[in-house]
Amino acid sequence: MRKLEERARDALRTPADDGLVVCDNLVRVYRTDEVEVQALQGLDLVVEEGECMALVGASGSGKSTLLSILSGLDLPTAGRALVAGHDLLAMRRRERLGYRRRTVGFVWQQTGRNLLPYLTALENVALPMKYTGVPHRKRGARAAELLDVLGVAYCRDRRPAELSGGEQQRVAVAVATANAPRVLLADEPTGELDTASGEEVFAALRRANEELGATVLVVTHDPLVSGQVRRTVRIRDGRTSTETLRGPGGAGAEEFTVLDRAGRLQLPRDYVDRYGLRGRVRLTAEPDHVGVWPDGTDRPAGPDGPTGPDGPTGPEPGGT
Ligand SMILES: Nc1ncnc2c1ncn2[C@@H]1O[C@H](COP(=O)(O)OP(=O)(O)OP(=O)(O)O)[C@@H](O)[C@H]1O
Repeated sequence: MRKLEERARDALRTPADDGLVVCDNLVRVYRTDEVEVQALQGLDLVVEEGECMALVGASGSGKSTLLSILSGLDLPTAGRALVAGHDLLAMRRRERLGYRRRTVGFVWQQTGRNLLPYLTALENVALPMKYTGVPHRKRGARAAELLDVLGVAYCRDRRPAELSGGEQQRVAVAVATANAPRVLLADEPTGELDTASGEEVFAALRRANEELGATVLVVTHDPLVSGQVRRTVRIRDGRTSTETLRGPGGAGAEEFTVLDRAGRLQLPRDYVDRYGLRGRVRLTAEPDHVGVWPDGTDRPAGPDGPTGPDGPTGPEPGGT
């Protein structure tokens, strides 16, 4: 394990890509007594300012760990994480506090975790502004405006217990955007809701993105959400594996595999199974792509691989 951490530290370098969020070779190891869990194993991710994107992946793949780090609640073991110019590994206590109050907003899955039960919706939204020094009168006006933009103005004087789950989550989006964060993080915000309420909450997130200017990262298992964003990144075993890009309105999904900064890629599991790829594989340089062949495939006739430079002559196993 130490080797993994050392390698990640050695690989520290300025990320080539600009982005509002840049994760570079991010590692998070949880140690409990005798057990070590590698929740993030060298994760790379770049999110451009203004994006509204989804993170998906099997349970335990590291999604919540990543969001906790980006929200400033947790620290990575190694690697680099930059958000809006803040180096999350180097931040001291004071900067971290300011970062959590102003730069990022967070919406949790559990509706009860987002709002204080004894405050009205308006008071809940106004509260974060108290901690950033916004004058009292301005807080109320901004809170009312946010509730209006997010379609829950009619809830302003109700307490959370008097709101439906979907209304609570929309108010939670207003709370999370009260201090105009550059980045809005949401962990399964529609997880406890029916389809109609989930759609309303996602519409609120989209408004936070389009009208309030927040860059949105949403962890979700909900196909309704992942099917509507332009980019969905899949995390597998603590790394980003594939990305799905869609056109406007979710049209024309196309799946890509992500090549990390060291040139490594994770093949989709169904390709690995379908072509019996195990352990050692043979790579071939084709004129316009790279071929991946199971070990044991006959040595290609030409210098460039089984198909030769003129194109395929047979089934193409794992062409990438
Ligand atoms: N505080 C912790 N201590 C020890 N192990 C942890 C801790 N938090 C998470 N893990 C482990 O880290 C791995 C990644 O967990 P994480 O919660 O990030 O996954 P996830 O993709 O969000 O899963 P889910 O979709 O179920 O929420 C899991 O194996 C989990 O058991």
